[in-house]
Amino acid sequence: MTLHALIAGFVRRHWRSYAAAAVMLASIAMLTVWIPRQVGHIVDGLAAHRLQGQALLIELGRLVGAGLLIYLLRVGWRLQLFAAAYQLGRELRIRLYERMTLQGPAFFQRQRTGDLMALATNDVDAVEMAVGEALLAAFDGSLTLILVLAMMTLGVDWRLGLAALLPFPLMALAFWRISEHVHQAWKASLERFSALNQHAQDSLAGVRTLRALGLAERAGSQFSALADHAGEAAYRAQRWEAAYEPAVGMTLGLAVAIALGLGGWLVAQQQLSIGQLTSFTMYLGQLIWPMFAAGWVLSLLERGRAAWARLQPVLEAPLSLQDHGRQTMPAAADVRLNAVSFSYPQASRAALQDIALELRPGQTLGLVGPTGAGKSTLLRLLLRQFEPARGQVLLGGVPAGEIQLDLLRRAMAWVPQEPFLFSASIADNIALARPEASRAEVEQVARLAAVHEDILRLPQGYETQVGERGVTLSGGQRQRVAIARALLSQAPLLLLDDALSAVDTGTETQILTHLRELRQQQAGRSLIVVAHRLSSVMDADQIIVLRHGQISERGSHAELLALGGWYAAQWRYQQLEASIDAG
Ligand SMILES: Nc1ncnc2c1ncn2[C@@H]1O[C@H](COP(=O)(O)OP(=O)(O)OP(=O)(O)O)[C@@H](O)[C@H]1O
Repeated sequence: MTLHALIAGFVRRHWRSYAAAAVMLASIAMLTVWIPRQVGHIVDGLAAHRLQGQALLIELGRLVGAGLLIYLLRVGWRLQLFAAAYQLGRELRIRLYERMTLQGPAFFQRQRTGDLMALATNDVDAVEMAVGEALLAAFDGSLTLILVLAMMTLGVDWRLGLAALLPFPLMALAFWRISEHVHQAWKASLERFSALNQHAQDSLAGVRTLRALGLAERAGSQFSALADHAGEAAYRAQRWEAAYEPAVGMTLGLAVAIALGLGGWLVAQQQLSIGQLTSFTMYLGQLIWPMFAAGWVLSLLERGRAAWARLQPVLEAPLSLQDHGRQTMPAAADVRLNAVSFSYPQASRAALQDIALELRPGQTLGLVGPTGAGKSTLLRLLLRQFEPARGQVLLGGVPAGEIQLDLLRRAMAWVPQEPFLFSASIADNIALARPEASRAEVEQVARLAAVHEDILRLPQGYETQVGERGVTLSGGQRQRVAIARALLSQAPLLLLDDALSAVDTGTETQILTHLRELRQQQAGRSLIVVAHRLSSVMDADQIIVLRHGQISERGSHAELLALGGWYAAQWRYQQLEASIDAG
């Protein structure tokens, strides 16, 4: 869709607001062109000593009345128009937000956060201006132009009118050339603003790392270089915009010179009255607004077009993950992977190859293996963040793609390696998936996740603010808050992705024992534990060892020890390490 199609569609939907604003603008334009005529009439009346006393006062009163009416109508159309344009900004932001929330991780791997933020703010504003101010200024400018020209040529003197218009084609040519430069300059300016945003976002998120590495100064100078760069582009755009004004000034200057020369001659020839010449020069002055409006509209439209060219690909990008699922999530579903293979976009090597596994309701699966073996990837396929290239993921016998995506995700409580805490209280962070949960329920899951005592020691207990604007929790505390959050969701499948890596062995054992007890009380709940520490999975019903994306060993703890492969070697090594630590 082009910007013009977007504008046309929007105007059609909000035609009432636009029509009301247009009627008000038309009234303003008519009153505006009436004023010079009235002034000319008064001047001629005074020159001929016709207008005096009360009659003069009445004529002047009409002028003041017209001025007042123009003022009120101007306020009126702006109110109408901004309400409509604001509506478009709101719609675009909501569409952008919804589109982004529907996208899968592959989309975010391509798009930079700073860019997306710039799109939602700066670029939407630019489109909003094009749809609001630009459109009505174009209408107002054209109408005023037509009326003023009609009054000049038909109402005063057509020869004078045509002569004064001679310099205008030159101005049109200048405008056309300037608008091309304005478009390029705005495009560059919006892109550089995005880059600046991205840098600000990166360095604020990583400010501690930058400081720790002594890189704060370097990041600062990079930022100032980017800010200069963005400022320079915006300045260049403004400089080109500023070129509209001299073009208008020069054209009008020439037109006034022609009007006064020819008009003076016509007055001398007694073909024109002084009052008419006064009206005519006032009309020339009234041409300033339509000329400026043309420059302004062109620059707003160019800015809008540049912004729309950046927004449109994101708004219309195909979803990196389609949600065509119609089925509900089967209850107490077993999980089955049939010969599943998967590669990340642009990766040269497959992250998973020919994976087959089955997990029955209520069972625990342990997933272990060296770093980069594909453990997290396997969980991400279960969550349908990505689609397998080959093979099938089945839940209760139904292919995952046929289940409604939100139902599928709600059936799984996933605790990622680095859980995210929102800027909210701890209680709200735990109750994320079930905001209606009572405080007692929140505390109960916090106990199960062995984080209740830690929370009580915080300044405001469960009401303590965490996340970016609150207190900083340790890595282990964050992990346990995330586990509590997952438990409260009561999803039948719990996925722990190395989610106990930052807690000590004692606490880990305590949490795993709680989880086992919980599953005994609530039959049918399954658990997948990804871990580096093998003690985390030793009690699992089934343990799978992944290496280079393939299953290299599988069985129970005892079976794998007996097998004498990677698992047995790693177990011996970790036991030895533990005994050295204990000693
Ligand atoms: N978003 C991604 N894009 C491209 N490649 C990726 C992406 N995420 C992971 N990979 C690659 O896929 C492979 C498997 O990664 P994965 O994170 O699943 O391993 P893992 O076994 O969970 O590792 P760890 O134990 O270190 O968490 C690795 O080679 C990794 O580099």
